[in-house]
Amino acid sequence: MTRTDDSRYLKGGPVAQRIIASVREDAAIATAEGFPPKLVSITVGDTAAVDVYVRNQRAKAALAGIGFEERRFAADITAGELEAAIHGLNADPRVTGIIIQRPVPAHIPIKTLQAAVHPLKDVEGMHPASIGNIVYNQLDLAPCTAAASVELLKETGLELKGLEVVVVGHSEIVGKPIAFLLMSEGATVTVCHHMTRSLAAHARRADALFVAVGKPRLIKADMVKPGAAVIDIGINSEIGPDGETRIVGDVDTDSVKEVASWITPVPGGVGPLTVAILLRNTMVALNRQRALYRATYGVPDQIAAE
Ligand SMILES: NC(=O)C1=CN([C@@H]2O[C@H](COP(=O)(O)OP(=O)(O)OC[C@H]3O[C@@H](n4cnc5c(N)ncnc54)[C@H](OP(=O)(O)O)[C@@H]3O)[C@@H](O)[C@H]2O)C=CC1
Ligand SMILES: Nc1nc(=O)c2c([nH]1)NC[C@@H]1CN(c3ccc(C(=O)N[C@@H](CCC(=O)O)C(=O)O)cc3)C=[N+]21
Repeated sequence: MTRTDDSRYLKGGPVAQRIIASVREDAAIATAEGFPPKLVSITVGDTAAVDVYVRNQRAKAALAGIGFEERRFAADITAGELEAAIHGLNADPRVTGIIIQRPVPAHIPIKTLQAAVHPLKDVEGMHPASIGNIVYNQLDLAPCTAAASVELLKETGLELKGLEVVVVGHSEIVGKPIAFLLMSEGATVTVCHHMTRSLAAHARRADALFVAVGKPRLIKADMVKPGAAVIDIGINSEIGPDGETRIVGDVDTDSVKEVASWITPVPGGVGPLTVAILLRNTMVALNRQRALYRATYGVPDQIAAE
């Protein structure tokens, strides 16, 4: 193989920086026009991957000039109390975006919570009324991780039309939306999950392999087609040989990088781009709110931020 190790890595950082720079310009204009963007994150209980995500949301929102607030709730809160909190945020004109961090504790029905978020403030497109947009090829506000993963695949320059793609994991927030986005791009998509009979046989056929399961080193070199692009979405926290906690993906990167032509590192791959797309979605949502405001009142929009 003539490629250097480094060129095989599909890094999310540079793409994320470009997106954040553009969001920053949009946010500054909206703020000057009296419509400051503000994202509220809702966390229920404790999950390592959520902590990493929220930490980076806070940092990058500050860079982009987007207001950010984290609301943390104890794991034993009731679904009713959470719904009430979400309704409060829906009614607050200063809050322009809401994200509910997943997972939530088992006693809370996630779909009920997602349905409680006003669709205009739904920055992940996870409201049941919004998620259907990607089925209709309306892709301007898609679940952030799915959008980030597909955007990184595009960085390879591979022709997506007719591309043989395998997605491992079929969660509502990652695997399923990836499959819909790729179908919109003309790829041939196979979706695998825990009942798939031979994961390896499917994975080995893929020109592009997306992995979103939550199991470190699930994908080994012998499951990957030589020359494939491997998009590793897993964010797993484990103790490294030095005794320090570290983040690893779902792919055995050291062995797979010898077989694949492209591989996303963890950290430094899909994660940073997910955060950038969340901020971009926050601006898409804000602009939809402004459009509605204009259509309703027929005057330049102005919101009282005091
Ligand atoms: N980088 C980023 O921006 C993000 C990273 N993540 C990370 O991605 C990973 C997945 O997240 P998420 O989709 O929310 O997780 P979920 O737990 O909701 O989904 C995991 C999926 O993996 C499937 N699965 C479980 N075991 C296997 C197996 N042995 N073989 C094949 N499929 C299997 C499950 O199938 P079934 O339902 O049939 O059991 C399920 O569809 C996690 O590590 C998470 O932290 C998540 C969001 C964003
Ligand atoms: N409703 C919802 N939507 C999500 O998209 C969602 C979620 N819930 N729950 C948790 C998972 C996990 N997730 C991450 C996103 C970015 C990084 C990230 O920024 N990662 C950096 C980490 C760098 C560092 O260590 O600080 C990287 O991979 O380089 C991590 C994790 C989104 N998730």
